[in-house]
Amino acid sequence: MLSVTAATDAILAALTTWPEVSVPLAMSSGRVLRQNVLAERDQPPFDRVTMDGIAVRHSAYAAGRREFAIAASQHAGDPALSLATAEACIEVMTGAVLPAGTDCVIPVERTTRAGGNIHVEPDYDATARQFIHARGSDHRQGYCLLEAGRRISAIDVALLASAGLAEVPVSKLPRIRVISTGNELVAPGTPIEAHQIRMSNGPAIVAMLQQQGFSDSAHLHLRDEQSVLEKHIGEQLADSDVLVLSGGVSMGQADFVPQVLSNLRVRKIFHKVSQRPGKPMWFGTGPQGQLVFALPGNPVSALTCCRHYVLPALLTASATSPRAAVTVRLAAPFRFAPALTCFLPAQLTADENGQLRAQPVPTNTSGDFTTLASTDGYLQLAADETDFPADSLQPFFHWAQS
Ligand SMILES: Nc1nc2c(c(=O)[nH]1)N[C@H]1C(S)=C(S)[C@@H](COP(=O)(O)OP(=O)(O)OC[C@H]3O[C@@H](n4cnc5c(N)ncnc54)[C@H](O)[C@@H]3O)O[C@H]1N2
Ligand code: MOO
Repeated sequence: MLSVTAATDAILAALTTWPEVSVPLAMSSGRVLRQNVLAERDQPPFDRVTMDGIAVRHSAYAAGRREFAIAASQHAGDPALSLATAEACIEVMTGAVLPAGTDCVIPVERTTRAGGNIHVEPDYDATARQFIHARGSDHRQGYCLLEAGRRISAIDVALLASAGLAEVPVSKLPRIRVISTGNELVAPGTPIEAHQIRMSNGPAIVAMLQQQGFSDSAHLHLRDEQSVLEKHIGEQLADSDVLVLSGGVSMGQADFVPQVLSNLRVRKIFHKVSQRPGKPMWFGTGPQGQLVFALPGNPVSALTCCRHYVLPALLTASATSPRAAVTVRLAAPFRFAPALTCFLPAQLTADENGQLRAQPVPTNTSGDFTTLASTDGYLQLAADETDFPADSLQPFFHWAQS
């Protein structure tokens, strides 16, 4: 059986990067940027006034002048005016271009106005270049504002706009269909019998994908009938970049998924990974290179496998890096005897030195997803060890990718 590392490598080897597309700026947040973004101009692009007030020549102020004739008014958005004489000033507004021939801004609340003249408080101490956000002091034209490969945040949108980009080069969004299977499953909102189960994997997997920006993700549910599965999975396969199936991959009499995928010419890359939860996981590629993940139906297995394999694969194919594991100390000893990698849900806390510690929160079988709600992620405990002492350093994966 494949190890966790070998399974991860096999998925990575099957990936190709999604193509680059262009989207309007307003649609770009959450997408993966595909090209470096360079500054269109110096920032600020001119000496920018940062206070409403007057602009004067500092040499005149330093020589004792406190009264200035108002020569003009400079508003934000107007081309630069020019101050002809040191006896005068130009009224300036925040955001205006500093008028030529001035090098000092005095806030309006330090002045009084008398007719066409401005008087500055006698004791006001003005320094040269005060209240001026100097041209190019944030960055120069051509500076790399954003590097390719990042998920575009709201702040990034401000930088993209400042660089003049109406259209943004991003990774194409894959069309993802999440297909759950199982005759016992009933959707929320419909009446339920004692022997039935609410279907929770599909909505949760879609939510995990959408939280990572994969907004073209939708869920459908199929009954465990081979002909039904073959028809509908076939239709979705023809029309999708990625299928994420849940359930029907182990050894029960109604576990048809591997056979159905094989009939649909989805090439099996692996079935079963030496891990718990999630041992029966299946992965393959469709005739047009579609990625097909068939996750075990037990909810803890499905969610853990989605987080551990599906999300990193989709982020990598989108030309961005998945969140790496962090190393944390185990807060309590843990024993796991099977020769399998153990994905152990855990709560993170910081100790008195600020060091992260993970408190194991074992689930009551891999059907118990209620317990997961109190966890931050899971530890990956090595397959070739049995006893994991308190304070040992272990890799920890957050449920969320960011
Ligand atoms: N003889 C063996 N039996 C099983 C093995 C094995 O190796 N030999 N593996 C076990 C392991 S490990 C797992 S995990 C499960 C996986 O089985 P399937 O992928 O076939 O999943 P199902 O049988 O369809 O469902 C398992 C369990 O999960 C519930 N479920 C399924 N889908 C959903 C959903 N969308 N929402 C909520 N709950 C769901 C389902 O009702 C079952 O209780 O197989 C073991 N058996
Ligand atoms: O994946 Mo199964 O999760 O070990 O119950």
